[in-house]
Amino acid sequence: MSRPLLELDDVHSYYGDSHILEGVTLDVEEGEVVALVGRNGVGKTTTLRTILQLTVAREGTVRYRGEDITGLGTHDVADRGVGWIPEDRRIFSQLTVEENVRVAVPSGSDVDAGVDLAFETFPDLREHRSRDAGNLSGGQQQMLAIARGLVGENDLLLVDEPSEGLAPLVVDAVADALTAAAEETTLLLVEQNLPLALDLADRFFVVDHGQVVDSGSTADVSADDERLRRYLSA
Ligand SMILES: Nc1ncnc2c1ncn2[C@@H]1O[C@H](COP(=O)(O)OP(=O)(O)OP(=O)(O)O)[C@@H](O)[C@H]1O
Repeated sequence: MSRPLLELDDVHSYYGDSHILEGVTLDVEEGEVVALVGRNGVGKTTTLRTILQLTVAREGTVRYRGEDITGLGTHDVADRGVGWIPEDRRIFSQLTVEENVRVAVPSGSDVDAGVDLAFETFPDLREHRSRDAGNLSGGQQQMLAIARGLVGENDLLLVDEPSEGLAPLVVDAVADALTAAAEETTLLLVEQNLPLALDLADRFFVVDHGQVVDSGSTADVSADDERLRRYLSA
C-alpha cells in the first residue's frame, strides 16, 4: 500500500510548559476528507498548527508525502502544498472578491485559470466578484476563504471550524463548497458540528485531552452514537 499523504506519529506539542498534544497519531490518505472532532480546547487547532509547523512538536514526527517535515519552516510546508484556512478566515477585506482570489494564486501559475476555477466551483462568488470582501456575509467570506485555499494549488487543505458562527442555511452552502473543494484536493477538517463533520468526511479522528481516543470510517457511525457523544458533550 502506498504511504499516506500525511502522518502524525506520537506527536507531543506544548505552549510553554503546557503539554497540549500528548501523543497524537493519525494519518490522511490522498484524496480523502478527514474530520478531527472533539470538545473545545482538546487540541484540534494545535494539531493543525503542529502540521503547519507554527507550533513545533517536541516529540514525535509529522510526515508529508513520506518526508519528515517536523521542524521545517511554515513557508517550506506551504511550498510543499499544504494550505490552511484558519478559524478567522483571513481574507483581505479591503480587496474585492476577485482580487482576493487572484493574490492567492501562486506566482508562476496562471492567474486567470485560478480565477476561472474559483468561480466555476463557487458560482455565488462570481456574482460578487467586484464587491469588497469585507462586505460579504460570513458564509460568503468562508466560501471565499475556501476558494483561496483551492486556487493556492494545495494538495492538502487544513480547514479549521468552517461552520463556526454561521446560520444553518449558510452552513449548508459552506458544506457544498467543501464538497466541491474535496473534488480537487485532500481535506483535513476540524469541525465541532458533528453531523456536518460526519456528512463531509470519509474518516474521523476523535481528540480528547491531547490524544486520539477513537477513529474510523464515518460510514460506521452516526452523530447520536454514544461512542462519539461521550467525547463531545460538555
Ligand atoms: N497560544 C497559546 N498559548 C497557551 N495555551 C494555548 C494557546 N493556544 C491554545 N492554548 C490552549 O491549548 C489547549 C488546546 O487548544 P486548541 O485551540 O488546540 O483546542 P481546540 O480543540 O482546537 O479547541 P477550540 O475549538 O476551542 O479551539 C487549550 O487549553 C487552549 O487554551
